[in-house]
Amino acid sequence: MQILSDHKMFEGHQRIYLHESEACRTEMRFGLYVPPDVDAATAPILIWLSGLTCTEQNFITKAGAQRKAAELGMILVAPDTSPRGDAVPDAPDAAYDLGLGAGFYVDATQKPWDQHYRMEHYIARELPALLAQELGLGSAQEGSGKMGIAGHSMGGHGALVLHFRHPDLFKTVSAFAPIVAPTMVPWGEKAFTAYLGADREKWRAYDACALVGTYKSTAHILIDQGLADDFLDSQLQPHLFEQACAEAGQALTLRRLDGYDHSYYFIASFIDDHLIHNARGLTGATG
Ligand SMILES: N[C@@H](CCC(=O)N[C@@H](CSC=O)C(=O)NCC(=O)O)C(=O)O
Repeated sequence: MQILSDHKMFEGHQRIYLHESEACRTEMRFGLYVPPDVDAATAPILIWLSGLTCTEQNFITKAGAQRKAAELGMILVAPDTSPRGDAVPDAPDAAYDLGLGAGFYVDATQKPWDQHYRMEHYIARELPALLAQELGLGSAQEGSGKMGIAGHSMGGHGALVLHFRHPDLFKTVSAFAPIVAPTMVPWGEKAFTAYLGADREKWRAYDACALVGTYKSTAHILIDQGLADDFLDSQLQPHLFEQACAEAGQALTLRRLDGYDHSYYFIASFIDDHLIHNARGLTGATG
């Protein structure tokens, strides 16, 4: 692993790492914020999954999460949203919602995507192993009970789905404006058709509304949704997840926030609440 950049921030360090990925068969980057004076072996970790068009940069430069992470002693990990590189296929028309920057946190089964687009394996297997073995971050080990996951939009979908599919790895979860029912909205239908094929039944394994109640979760889920979000009715539809959680007995707080849109201005406004929510579930900290 190589450190591409390292900046002191709130007495801790914001770094970008580059490494060869076995899961994605290409080089991958991730951001890592390490607060001051933390014990790497025991500090809680929050994995952040970004949305369409993002790289590892968006969250670390726009969300303003590091100040609260430094206060809480919480390590932040912000991976890229897809494999990249000359060998990695993109959408034929370079569309923003498929291919590069749009991995959807699934393991693709369809050609040509299946060679590199293995983002579930990357986020839930390879990255935690790297964090634990190469950087000594003990909480990245399955069963530690001290790693959570959060994200935005496509990344909110990823956070919910990977929490349900890996509850012993990601103990807590929260999301901003997540795509909660990808099998029923245009962004998800397009991506899942390409990555997973035409059989819609197979898509359900990556749909938070279908998974809630099927996979064991003891978490209390926090979702924030802006009411001035242009994608609210067409792509997000949080009421579907609210209904599914109610039917399944899944604890959920869904906050509908007046006037907020889909941007990182919205995320920056409430990111502290999400860090505190996850820290509380991981360590009992109250922020
Ligand atoms: N370019 C597209 C929309 C792209 C967009 O809004 N991306 C969001 C995530 S959307 C769901 O995953 C994002 O996080 N962008 C990066 C940022 O820094 O804001 C369009 O114009 O419709």
